[in-house]
Amino acid sequence: MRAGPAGAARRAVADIGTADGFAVRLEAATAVYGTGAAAVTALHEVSAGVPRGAFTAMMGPSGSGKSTFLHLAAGLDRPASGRVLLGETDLSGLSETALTELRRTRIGFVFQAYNLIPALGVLDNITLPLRFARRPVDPAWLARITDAVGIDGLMGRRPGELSGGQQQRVAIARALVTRPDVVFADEPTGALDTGTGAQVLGLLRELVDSLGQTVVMVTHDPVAAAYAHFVMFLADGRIVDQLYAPTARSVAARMAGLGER
Ligand SMILES: Nc1ncnc2c1ncn2[C@@H]1O[C@H](COP(=O)(O)OP(=O)(O)OP(=O)(O)O)[C@@H](O)[C@H]1O
Repeated sequence: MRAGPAGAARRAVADIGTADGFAVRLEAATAVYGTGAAAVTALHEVSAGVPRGAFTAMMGPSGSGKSTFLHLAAGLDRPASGRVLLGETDLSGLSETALTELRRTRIGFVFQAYNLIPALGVLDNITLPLRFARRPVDPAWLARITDAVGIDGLMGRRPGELSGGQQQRVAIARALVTRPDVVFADEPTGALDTGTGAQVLGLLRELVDSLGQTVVMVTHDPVAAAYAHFVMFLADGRIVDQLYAPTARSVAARMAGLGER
């Protein structure tokens, strides 16, 4: 019998070092910014797997390496040493062109600032990744995701005619349109009020539970992390803790243990 997402997360983390159950793996990945005396090591030989079909939150104090982890896992940056694998694909072996293609087709992004194109309507914003990837629109999938994110009635509008929460729903639909292996969300509710943020977080969780989508979210907020199945904690460029079935209280307690209140 297939394990549910939380079960998948538990099994997957126990299996770190094997491909089974992971959407993305970092193997002894080190990330360095700058060179010489100014070099900053942002990740120190990090080995970690992102469980497939689960919602993972990355937490840690400011400067702990959360964004760097996301950038490596999403193929936006390359590690100074070590490997990053998306499924069975070793990203270090790819040319820049192949990496760009992989990001277009196998990865979805959701940003704090939505990053929609103001001059394009909602439908064109959502389908833009397909145009970049020169792939056709699958009308059934498009209908399913626009229904799932609750923007059916907004397709004729432009981003400037939408609320922040609606814009983020459009951005989430855009992230899903290529049926990516993983959606990476960097502080997706950072620009939203608490109530709207809660709706967007509930939506991300629902997309994982109903579509089996793998989602990785970077956040500062224990309440946001509590929507995930699984939380990884970073401190000083290392994974120092993890938590299954988190609550805001249990996440805040772990963060306090890392020196953040
Ligand atoms: N472009 C850069 N050049 C130099 N150092 C950088 C650069 N980007 C990040 N760093 C450093 O790398 C370390 C990790 O940064 P990173 O942005 O990954 O942390 P973070 O946990 O996402 O932080 P925050 O929560 O504040 O966004 C920090 O010491 C940061 O100062």
